Amino acid sequence: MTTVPYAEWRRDAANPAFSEWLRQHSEPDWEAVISHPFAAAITTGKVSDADMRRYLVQDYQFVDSFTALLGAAVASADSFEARVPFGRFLGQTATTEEKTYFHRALAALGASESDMRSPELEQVTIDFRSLMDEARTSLDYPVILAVLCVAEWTYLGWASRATGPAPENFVHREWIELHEGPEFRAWVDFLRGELDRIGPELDEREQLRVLDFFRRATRLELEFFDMAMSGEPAGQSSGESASAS
Ligand SMILES: Cc1ncc(CO)c(N)n1
Repeated sequence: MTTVPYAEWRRDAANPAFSEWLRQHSEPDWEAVISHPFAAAITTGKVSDADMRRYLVQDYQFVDSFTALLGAAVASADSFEARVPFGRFLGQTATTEEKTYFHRALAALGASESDMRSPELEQVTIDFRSLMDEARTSLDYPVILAVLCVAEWTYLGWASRATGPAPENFVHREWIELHEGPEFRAWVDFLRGELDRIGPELDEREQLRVLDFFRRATRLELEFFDMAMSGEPAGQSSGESASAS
């Protein structure tokens, strides 16, 4: 969509929240991420082991940079109240639950030690890590928030669209559970609330800079799911999940 400055957009917006301005200006990619066929296939347990392994091997590298970005949020937030939730999420989820999930899931999928430690990076993984590094080294709180918020809000988006019975395979089921439910929703609400608190106070140039990071992150989320369903790893067929995109 063409960019309408926030101050102008908010005048006739039903919900004038800054995070809503960012999200609407990231369409149609936003909707394409949360309704992506790869994400939908996770919710129904239909991703092949080969595809899930390729996705999680790359995502483990994503999560490394994401965790570093959470540290930058602790460092750059403007108050003690704001630092605490990042620190809590960093300690509880990112470095415990999620880490053990990756170890168990990648082992179950037959990933090797080098798949975990030093895999060959897909282009989108390189691009996403460099966007996160750019946000992290800026130590610019609104920019850091924008990238974190896209990652978490889009994942809440697809995971909360799961309707049928939970997949039996823990690799699918726990990946959904990590990205939905009351606690994860509260975390996303916090991230959005921070953008809503800080965004309107920025000048127009800064608001557009935040939007630029938000859009680039949304585009990379889309490319990440596309990558996950596009590959044909050596000797394996990705079967029904192949797509023309
Ligand atoms: C690519 C990607 N985006 C978002 C999340 C959620 O943290 C994730 N694990 N991976």
